[in-house]
Amino acid sequence: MYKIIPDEQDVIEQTIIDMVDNENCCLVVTTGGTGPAKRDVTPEATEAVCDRMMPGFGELMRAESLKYVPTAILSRQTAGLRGSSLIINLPGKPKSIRECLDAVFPAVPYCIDLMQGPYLECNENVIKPFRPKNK
Ligand SMILES: Nc1ncnc2c1ncn2[C@@H]1O[C@H](COP(=O)(O)OP(=O)(O)OP(=O)(O)O)[C@@H](O)[C@H]1O
Ligand SMILES: Nc1nc2c(c(=O)[nH]1)N[C@H]1C(S)=C(S)[C@@H](COP(=O)(O)O)O[C@H]1N2
Repeated sequence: MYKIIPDEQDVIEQTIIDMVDNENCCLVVTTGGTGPAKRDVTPEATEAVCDRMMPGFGELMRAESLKYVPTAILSRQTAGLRGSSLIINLPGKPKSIRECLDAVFPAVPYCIDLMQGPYLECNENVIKPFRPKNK
């Protein structure tokens, strides 16, 4: 499911909560609102609704994005866990979204495995998930 909502922190928080707690989405991705403009509040809304943060996602997305644009450091994008769902912030522009998703998505199915969520399968021509072997 997807929703288009305004840059308002309480609306963003309620929408994430609804998707996780009521719709049982194991993965929620947000787009936009991660920059330094006053109205960019998506990372704050994400932190407010998460139990635990996953700082590696923001770190990797910014590091990868720096290969494309020096302004990558302007994105405050983050990720975190609410219950057994993963929430990931992406920037707003479609090109940036693609660049960031390509970087972090290989780790997403295993993250959801570790939270006992559904087993995600990917189109391996697009994204190859990485699942460490147990033995
Ligand atoms: N579905 C789409 N297809 C093509 N372009 C889009 C789409 N959605 C957004 N854009 C463009 O991407 C840019 C950023 O979108 P949006 O305003 O939603 O993100 P934002 O992060 O809130 O913006 P800003 O970069 O101003 O902070 C805009 O230039 C917008 O026109
Ligand atoms: N991969 C990637 N990340 C990127 C960019 C980009 O072009 N590619 N643009 C940056 C810019 S210019 C800004 S202001 C921030 C925040 O964007 P947002 O407000 O659309 O979330 O993301 C940054 N991250």
